[in-house]
Amino acid sequence: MSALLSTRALSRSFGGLRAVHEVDLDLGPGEVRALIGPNGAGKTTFVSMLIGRVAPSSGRVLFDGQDITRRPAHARVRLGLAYTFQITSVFARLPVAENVALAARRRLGRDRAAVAAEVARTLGRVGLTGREKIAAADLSYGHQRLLELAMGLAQAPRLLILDEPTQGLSEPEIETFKALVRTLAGETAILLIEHNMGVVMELADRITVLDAGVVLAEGAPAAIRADARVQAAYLGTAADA
Ligand SMILES: Nc1ncnc2c1ncn2[C@@H]1O[C@H](COP(=O)(O)OP(=O)(O)OP(=O)(O)O)[C@@H](O)[C@H]1O
Repeated sequence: MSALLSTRALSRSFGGLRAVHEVDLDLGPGEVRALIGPNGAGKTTFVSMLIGRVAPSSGRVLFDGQDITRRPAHARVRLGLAYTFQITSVFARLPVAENVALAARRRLGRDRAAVAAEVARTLGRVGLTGREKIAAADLSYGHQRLLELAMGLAQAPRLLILDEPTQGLSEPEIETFKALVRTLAGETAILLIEHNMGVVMELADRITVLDAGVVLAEGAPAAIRADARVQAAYLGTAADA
């Protein structure tokens, strides 16, 4: 299977600090990949290079076979790379449905019927049906996060990067989120930066562990859970939390 997203020796230093060092990663179409690691491991810097927010010091980013290392962020969005925070910031005063419609229009243009259908479909998927007319600011925090996710989905991305999607969600909301990711499996590739190990172990096809800017381990959840180096670097503390 050829990769949808690949990085080759992707690196970024800040002064003398190697935040990310020579990371090779291959993510297949439709795959759910978790990216984990202790605070300061380089996860945010790595993802920022994927979406075009931080320029690499060296190395390459390939998306669907094209070298996108130097493409601007908006061009990457057009290719189908979506990041929940970057492109879907919620407009607080606008109604829920209008927020999703804004995201859907980027893809569907002015076809009102298609946009309305997409809004209804994505709100249904994230469990926000019935809240269409509420101002986004009046939603609970958890529902705002789910709205953000709906806005990402409305763009039908080929790769959806989710940064701490369950942070601040209640247990029932986490269940909704997990069920949603399962329905996306095979349709959209997902790169999940997540500290909740239960969510990671349940959802990820594979896990990449970053530590001090380098890939410490990569594999299926059971193998990562059993990896002594991972336990020492990360799981021993975080998994118990
Ligand atoms: N703009 C910057 N300037 C200087 N140092 C930076 C910058 N961005 C990140 N760093 C440093 O790079 C390292 C990696 O940080 P990064 O935020 O990528 O880690 P992380 O794994 O996302 O951490 P967390 O889980 O806490 O979000 C850290 O030591 C951080 O202090």
